[in-house]
Parts: sequence; structure tokens; C-alpha cells
Amino acid sequence: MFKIGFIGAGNMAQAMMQGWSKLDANQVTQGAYVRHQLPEQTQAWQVEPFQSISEAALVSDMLVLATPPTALTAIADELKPILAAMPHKIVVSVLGGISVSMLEEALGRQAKIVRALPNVNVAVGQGYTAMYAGSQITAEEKGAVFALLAELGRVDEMPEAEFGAVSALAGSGPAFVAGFIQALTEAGKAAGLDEEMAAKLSVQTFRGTVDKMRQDDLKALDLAQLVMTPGGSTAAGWEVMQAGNLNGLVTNVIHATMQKNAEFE
Ligand SMILES: NC(=O)C1=CN([C@@H]2O[C@H](COP(=O)(O)OP(=O)(O)OC[C@H]3O[C@@H](n4cnc5c(N)ncnc54)[C@H](OP(=O)(O)O)[C@@H]3O)[C@@H](O)[C@H]2O)C=CC1
Ligand SMILES: O=C(O)[C@@H]1CCC=N1
Repeated sequence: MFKIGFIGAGNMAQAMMQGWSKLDANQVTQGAYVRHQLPEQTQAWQVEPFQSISEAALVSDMLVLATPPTALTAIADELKPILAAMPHKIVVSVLGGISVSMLEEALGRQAKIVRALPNVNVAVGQGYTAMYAGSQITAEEKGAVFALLAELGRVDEMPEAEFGAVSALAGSGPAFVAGFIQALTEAGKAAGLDEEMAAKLSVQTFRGTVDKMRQDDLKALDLAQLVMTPGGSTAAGWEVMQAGNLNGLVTNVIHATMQKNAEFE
């Protein structure tokens, strides 16, 4: 039996819990420590409550740090002595902008650390997770963590220097995609559609577009060309999108996201 112990049970932790709840409960179990009460929905994923960080660390094989990055110092005070006494425990940190060397500084140089950057789509097995292993992690341990993360969607091992860009595109990305879907929905409403219908067809169009690209191995602009009948209506809309500099806007969005993420480094 392998036990995963979360410190923190907010949006990111819950997405991972939900994704991992599909695994065989005879092989992988989950628990979490929170300062107050475990959110009710965690019961459906059979997440056991821990009373303290120490309890989480003692009973778990792998700890997932999933608090705001600013909580690291407070957590490390309690965790560091336990990791020193039990150096085989693996710590997977999803703390935004916190590097492996900062984690080693806080948790001890002997700590076995993996930095992971998942997104909330892990809840439905369609996540994207970047991972980078610290120097104390063996190849076997890295493989085991990779395999667990791969249960939640696609995983890539990445140089740590790329985590800022990956965080903006894939970590924050679902929010930006949702922002575009909302913009389509509002435009549909302004064009006379009922709001619920506009939302439904925006989501279905997004989903179908992604499925089509994947199934036919199309690049984004190749797909756009399929839709744009020469001299037709889509091309007229596409021109407005270019004139409004959608690419420039998105570049600025990613830049601002990366700058904020870098504040912790
Ligand atoms: N949301 C996302 O899509 C992604 C988030 N991340 C990273 O995941 C981490 C968590 O983010 P997210 O889930 O969105 O945040 P939330 O605010 O939803 O959750 C934070 C959790 O941490 C707990 N917490 C806060 N302070 C402490 C503390 N001192 N000790 C113990 N627990 C504490 C909170 O519980 P309470 O305050 O009730 O105690 C809560 O359970 C962040 O570091 C973020 O950068 C990474 C990739 C994507
Ligand atoms: O907004 C945040 O800070 C976190 C990091 C990536 C996604 N959410």
C-alpha cells in the first residue's frame, strides 16, 4: 500500500485527489492535513484527515506540498526534523515559483524533492504536469513519481529554468482558455443567443476543435485554414482578430503571469 499525504487541500490539491481517486484503493490511499476542516467533497475521494503536518509526514510515503508558496517556511519548521529522521520520504512540491534549491534550503539538503507543476485538469485525467527532480531522488523514485503523475494526464520532465513559462502556459492556462470561452459566450449573447445556449455551444466548439486537432494531428493554423472559406465570413472575423492583436494581448498575458510567478524566486 502506497500512501499519498497532502499538506493543504485547496483547488490544486483537490484536483490531484480527484484524479488519483480513480486508482485502486488497495494500492494507493490518500490523506491530507489542513489547518481547519477538510472540504466535504474530499470524502467522495476517500481522503483521510490528518491532525498535523507531523502525522501526515509520518504515515505517508509521498508528501504533496500544495499550500500557497508563502506557507513554506511555516511548514518546513515542522517537516524538516521529520525528514532528517526519515530521509526516505519523498516530497512533491507544487508550490508556484519555489525552486528545488529553495525547497532543499527549507527542508534540508538530504531531502528527496520533486518539483511538479500540474494544472487543474488533472482532476479529469487530462492534466499537464511538468516535473523536475532534486539531486537526492534516485532514478527508481523518479520513475515512480512520474508514473503516479502520469495517471493524471501528460507529464514531461523539464529543465527547471522553463518552469516559469510552463506555469504561465499550462499551469495558469486553463484560466486563460476559460477566459476565451467566456468571451465567445458573451459575444454570442450580444448576437442574440440565449446565454445558456451561447455557453454550451462555445464549450462544445472548443472541445470539438481540440479533439479534431489531436485526431488529425493538425497545427492550430492548419485547422483555422480548414474553416476559412476563401472570401467567406470566417476570414472577415479572423481579420478583426488580427487587427485587434490577439497574439500581442496573449503575449502580454503570459509575460505578466511569468513576472508575478518569478516574485517568489
Ligand atoms: N490552482 C492551480 O491551478 C495551481 C496551483 N499551483 C500551486 O498550488 C499551490 C496551492 O494553490 P491553490 O490550491 O490554488 O490554493 P488554495 O488557496 O485553493 O489552497 C491553499 C491550501 O493551502 C492551505 N494552507 C494555507 N496556508 C497554510 C499553512 N500555513 N499551513 C498549512 N496549510 C495551509 C489552505 O487551507 P487553509 O487556509 O484553510 O488552512 C488551502 O487548503 C500554490 O502554491 C500554487 O502556486 C500550481 C499549479 C496550478
Ligand atoms: O495562480 C497561481 O499562482 C497558480 C500557479 C499556476 C496556477 N495557479
